[in-house]
Amino acid sequence: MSQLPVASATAMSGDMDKPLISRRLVDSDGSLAEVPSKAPKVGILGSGDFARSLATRLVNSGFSVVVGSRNPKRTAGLFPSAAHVTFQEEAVSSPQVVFVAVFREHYSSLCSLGDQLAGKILVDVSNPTEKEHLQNHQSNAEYLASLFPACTVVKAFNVISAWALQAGPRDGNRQVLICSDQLEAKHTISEMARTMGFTPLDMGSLASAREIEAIPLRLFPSWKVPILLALGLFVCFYAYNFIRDVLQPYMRKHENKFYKVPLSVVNTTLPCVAYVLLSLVYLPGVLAAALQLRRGTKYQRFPDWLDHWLQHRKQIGLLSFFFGVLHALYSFCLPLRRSHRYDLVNLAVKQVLANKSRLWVEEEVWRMEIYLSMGVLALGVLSLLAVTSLPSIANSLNWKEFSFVQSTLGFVALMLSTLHTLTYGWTRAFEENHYKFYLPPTFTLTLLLPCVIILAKGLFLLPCLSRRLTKIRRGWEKDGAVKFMLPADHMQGEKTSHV
Ligand SMILES: Cc1cc2nc3c(=O)[nH]c(=O)nc-3n(C[C@H](O)[C@H](O)[C@H](O)COP(=O)(O)OP(=O)(O)OC[C@H]3O[C@@H](n4cnc5c(N)ncnc54)[C@H](O)[C@@H]3O)c2cc1C
Ligand SMILES: NC(=O)C1=CN([C@@H]2O[C@H](COP(=O)(O)OP(=O)(O)OC[C@H]3O[C@@H](n4cnc5c(N)ncnc54)[C@H](OP(=O)(O)O)[C@@H]3O)[C@@H](O)[C@H]2O)C=CC1
Ligand code: HEM
Ligand SMILES: [Cu+2]
Ligand SMILES: [Fe+3]
Repeated sequence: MSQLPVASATAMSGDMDKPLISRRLVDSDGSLAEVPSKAPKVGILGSGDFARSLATRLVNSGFSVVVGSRNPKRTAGLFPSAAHVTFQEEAVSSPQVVFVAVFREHYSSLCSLGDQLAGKILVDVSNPTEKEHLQNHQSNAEYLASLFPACTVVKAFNVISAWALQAGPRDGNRQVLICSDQLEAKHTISEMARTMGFTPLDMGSLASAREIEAIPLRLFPSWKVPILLALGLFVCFYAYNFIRDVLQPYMRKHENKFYKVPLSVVNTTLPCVAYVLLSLVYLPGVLAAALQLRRGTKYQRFPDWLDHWLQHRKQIGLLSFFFGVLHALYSFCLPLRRSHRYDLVNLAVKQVLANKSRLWVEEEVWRMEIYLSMGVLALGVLSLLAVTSLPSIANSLNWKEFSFVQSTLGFVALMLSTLHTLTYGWTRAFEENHYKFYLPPTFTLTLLLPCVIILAKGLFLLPCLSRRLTKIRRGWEKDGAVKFMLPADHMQGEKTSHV
């Protein structure tokens, strides 16, 4: 299989910082000029969105591009002037590499080109839909290979969107996953990807194509469970608050409190979700420590559920932050509400009628000053955690700094949130008139988990426990803890996590 001399030469130099549009290719008016004829020739079948973006990127990277269309007259105007748009038969005759930017169901319509394509590299860029992926047992690339047995098929570029191709690789995903049964063809396409400014990733033989085709179908994989968890908590807390704040007054006293549905009930729900999520970030660490203490070793695998939970803490934490921010914004809106102004005026009228002049309850004033201040501090600390979770910032911190922010400051945020909630709740948990339908005030429900965590963290600080925990984490093992796994145990312990 022949190589692409010029493309490979530029790629080998590893010069990724060269301008994407080299100067010699750009006219004085900025449009793309004719490419020198010695540039390696690349064919593209199809004239759709992907074909257009690919042609632009290839031309900008110094390739000579021929596009094969069923109707070249109609589509030629959409391509850069440097790309040659012609009929399919003509387009595939000279280039050694041909991209197939056509949907799977139309692959068979290309069969008439089989003779001209023989011996060439076909690049399958297709993405199946979820339904197609489940229906077809054969990947699109393997299907293409079966239609063109005389060609070498390479799967590549499907993980790159037409948009990312057009905008340039610095915008969006840079990795191109590549697989093929033919090493040399894979190498050729890898070097092309590199020349175009992407990072090729070898995924092995064409049998991996199915796996590669499944990647763009995933939607925020590690976020699914945390988001469902947050939504579930939101629904539960909302229903609880609705019953307490709206339904109970309506059924017991025929008071219409439905105006609370859009804002007030939401703002009792949001902080509860944020607070519970935050405690769910720090609970698994405590459980893990307790488990290590009990087992007397760190060399035993945690149960799957705990392992999974430990790995989803980042997402749960960021969702907690999101709900916390919403809660803060809603809280700032509380005094803006019309209902709030009416309440104030009505209270003033009542005061006047009762001939009272000054309303000032020292305890209430202090309580509110403190709980608001704690809330702001908690959110401020949480935003530090959120900022350091950005990869660019996380990479600039060493391991100790990162774990100080995430572990220590995160725990500080949990403490501050707890103080915020306790000072907000004050004595209400013990007053009967705050129990609606025997349901306790919402904040009392949220305090359970954080209190368990804070207590446990306190316990682990006791000298006897903390010394043992430190020893365990350095590799010490209690007598009798399993040191060497027998093959049978090993098979049992093999249920690895995949997140
Ligand atoms: C806004 C926000 C953003 C977040 N962003 C991120 C993020 O970007 N990345 C991220 O990972 N998390 C993130 N989190 C989650 C959370 O902050 C971290 O997971 C944090 O490290 C948890 O602290 P921890 O003390 O509970 O757990 P850890 O410090 O992980 O310790 C938990 C337990 O693991 C065990 N353990 C720890 N170290 C060892 C060791 N060396 N050997 C053996 N066992 C050990 C111990 O049993 C320990 O008790 C975020 C949270 C929030 C709220
Ligand atoms: N758009 C994107 O972001 C991405 C797309 N892809 C993949 O690229 C491929 C093309 O996608 P896209 O460009 O978006 O799709 P379009 O529908 O925009 O383009 C498909 C092209 O296929 C050509 N074609 C050839 N034979 C036939 C036929 N028999 N019937 C209909 N059309 C035919 C047509 O060109 P003509 O009429 O000139 O022959 C048409 O323009 C797909 O496999 C897709 O999965 C992969 C990653 C991202
Ligand atoms: C700028 C930051 C914050 C402000 C201004 C703020 C303000 C408030 C206000 C005004 C209330 C009372 C709501 C009401 O009257 O219904 C409240 C309650 C509450 N806040 Fe915050 N808060 C902030 C941050 C946080 C954070 C970060 C958390 C936790 C992660 C939190 C958790 C709670 C909880 C659990 C309640 C009790 C909800 C209930 O049961 O009614 N707050 N906060
Ligand atoms: Cu998971
Ligand atoms: Fe999983």
